[in-house]
Amino acid sequence: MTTPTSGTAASGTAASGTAASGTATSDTPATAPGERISEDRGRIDELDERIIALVRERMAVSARIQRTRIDSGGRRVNLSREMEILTRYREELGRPGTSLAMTLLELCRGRV
Ligand SMILES: O=C(O)C(=O)C[C@]1(C(=O)O)C=C[C@@H](O)C=C1
Repeated sequence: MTTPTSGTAASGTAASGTAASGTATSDTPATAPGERISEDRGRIDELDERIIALVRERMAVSARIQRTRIDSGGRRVNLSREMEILTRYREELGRPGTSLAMTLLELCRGRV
């Protein structure tokens, strides 16, 4: 995974082009902060699109599990499985990971 280099511009509007950045040489001109932010925002938009597609895919798989369980006489919700998921997200991402997992479960639960 790539790590974006830190810049001084706080928004995409600060493209004054006065400061050289990155590894500019006489052959490779510096990328203006505004341009760099704009490119990175494009990358974030692509990532968000993929994340949303993955969430939709997760919702469909989750609905299939819930439908199978309900049709065989079980309950819609499986709390022990939800605890496993919450623990995994918290271990991977810290406390906000728990919130993310809860939001995902909210999106996935109760759609059948
Ligand atoms: O794994 C299951 O048993 C599911 O039903 C899927 C899922 C989930 O979306 O992860 C949804 C509802 C359950 O309460 C637990 C987990």
